[in-house]
Amino acid sequence: MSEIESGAMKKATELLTAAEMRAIETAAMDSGAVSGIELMERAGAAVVAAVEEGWPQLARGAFRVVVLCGPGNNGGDGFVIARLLRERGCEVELYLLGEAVGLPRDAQANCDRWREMGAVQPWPAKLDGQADLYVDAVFGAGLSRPVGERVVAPLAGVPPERIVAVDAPTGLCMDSGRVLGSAVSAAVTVTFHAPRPGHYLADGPAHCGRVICSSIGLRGEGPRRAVRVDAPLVPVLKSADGHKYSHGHALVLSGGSGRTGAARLTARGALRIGAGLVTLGVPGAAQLEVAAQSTGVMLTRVDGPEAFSKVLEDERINALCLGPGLGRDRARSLVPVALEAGTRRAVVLDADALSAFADAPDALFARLHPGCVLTPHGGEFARLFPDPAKQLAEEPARGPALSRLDVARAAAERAGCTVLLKGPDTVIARPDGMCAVNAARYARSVPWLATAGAGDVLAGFIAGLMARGADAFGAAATAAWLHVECALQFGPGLIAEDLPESLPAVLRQLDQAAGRIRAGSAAEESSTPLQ
Ligand SMILES: NC(=O)C1=CN([C@@H]2O[C@H](COP(=O)(O)OP(=O)(O)OC[C@H]3O[C@@H](n4cnc5c(N)ncnc54)[C@H](OP(=O)(O)O)[C@@H]3O)[C@@H](O)[C@H]2O)[C@@H](O)CC1
Ligand SMILES: Nc1ncnc2c1ncn2[C@@H]1O[C@H](COP(=O)(O)OP(=O)(O)O)[C@@H](O)[C@H]1O
Ligand SMILES: [K+]
Repeated sequence: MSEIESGAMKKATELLTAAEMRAIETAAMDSGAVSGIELMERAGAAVVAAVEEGWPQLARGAFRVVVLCGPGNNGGDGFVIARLLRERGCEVELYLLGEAVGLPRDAQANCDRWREMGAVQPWPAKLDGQADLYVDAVFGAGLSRPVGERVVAPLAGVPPERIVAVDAPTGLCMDSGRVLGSAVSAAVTVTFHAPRPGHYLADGPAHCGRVICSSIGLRGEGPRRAVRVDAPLVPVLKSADGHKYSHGHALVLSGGSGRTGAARLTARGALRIGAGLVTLGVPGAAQLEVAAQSTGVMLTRVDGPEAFSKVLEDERINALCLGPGLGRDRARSLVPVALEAGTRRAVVLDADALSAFADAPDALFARLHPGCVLTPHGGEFARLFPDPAKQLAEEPARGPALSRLDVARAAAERAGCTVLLKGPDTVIARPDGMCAVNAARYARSVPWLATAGAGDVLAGFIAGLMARGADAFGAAATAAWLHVECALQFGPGLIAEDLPESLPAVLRQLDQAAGRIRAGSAAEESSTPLQ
């Protein structure tokens, strides 16, 4: 994925599953670059550094810490943390789940080192909750089954503000962000080398608190099957030499009279994101209503499939969006026409254009092509892809649990096009398995984006970017990222109409950031001595 980190701005961060992370660790150890015990020492030291930053009172002394260690290498990290905190003068109590004899080799070695300075106490039924800090080093990447009450009971009464989780809060599946049985909630979660999907998906953010990703000196990269979107993946700022036709022409199909608002929002989104022209295709009965409400957006009459085919004779129309407010009957007759043109035109299908095919999804999938994007919310997704949706709804019986990435991937492969599954943790999947997560979580949390019509604007953003020439996956991931940026820009009180109107301020910030980067590289160039 060369587009991911090309250019001066970091566009995305790789998300690694537990298995992918394990493969990187194993490769590093097999190559002789580092040993497991060294990695464990660095992991423990990273957690201690995060604790020193997050709990500055530690430096003032009389700091009491409880470390809870599990039976695997997550517990091994816990022994390192206990030793390093004791060396910093903390009063440390350590409890082990299970017996020390069964510990893996590196964890065993660190258990032995800890025993030189403190006791390994048997697992407590409960704790007094009076310590300054609790270290959750029970389970991390190796969580293999639901966590029983006995495991989480010691932390039951402890406020999350006093808990630091090692790699993941115990009970949280790092691949999916789903809770297996029950899970600890922490103030800070310290993970290593690269963040994991579970830190962003599903219940992950509610349990992790703040996520710190620390380097432990590993160099390997994963297979880049999933990334977190950190900036636009495709160009959004216009170049100096274009004209309106070079930025494409998007056509948005509207529903009938009294139901045109959704498509108007979509069209506004497409126009604001920079499509050269945007036209609304409107049935005759709704023409006056739409004409009275739209200015920059053009209008053409599209009563049925024949009229639609006629409009599509204009080859300059290169992106179509169908669904918002379209009505299911109209969708059933117009979507096939939109897809008839094969791969020549980008097609975004949302809302009614998805639900209209709930009875016969295969008929829809057979016509889709890689230039299409489906943008279902959870309900629409379940209508089109009932099997993966059902599996995702089931209580996970083992770890790693099925994730939103897994089901979006399966859907994209089945449909043969990009699928964007909406939510606070929007996932975008390509048929080849590549995924992006646009997480409206942590500092990017925008609960006010859950407002009627927000999805219609998102569909317009995608169609507008595709009109401008962006590929389906890049357009969908970029649109989703900008959508959340717009919501952050506007703040609480946002209604869907505000989203396109917030885009200019977001684009201005991107332009300024790009300008700073350009200025930086120019300064570098000019500082090169002329010879
Ligand atoms: N590899 C490295 O070099 C580095 C690794 N690092 C650290 O290692 C961590 C991964 O270690 P890990 O693979 O040993 O897994 P871990 O999370 O400790 O759990 C495995 C144990 O828990 C058990 N178990 C699981 N679920 C259970 C349940 N519900 N209830 C009861 N038991 C359960 C499971 O049992 P089993 O499934 O085998 O029956 C097994 O005994 C990683 O998160 C990071 O912190 C860092 O130091 C960096 C270097
Ligand atoms: N809690 C939330 N935080 C951030 N974004 C959210 C949240 N809930 C929903 N969204 C986003 O709001 C939009 C809602 O779209 P959709 O469900 O299609 O609604 P509508 O059909 O009313 O437009 C999606 O982009 C979704 O990702
Ligand atoms: K943990």
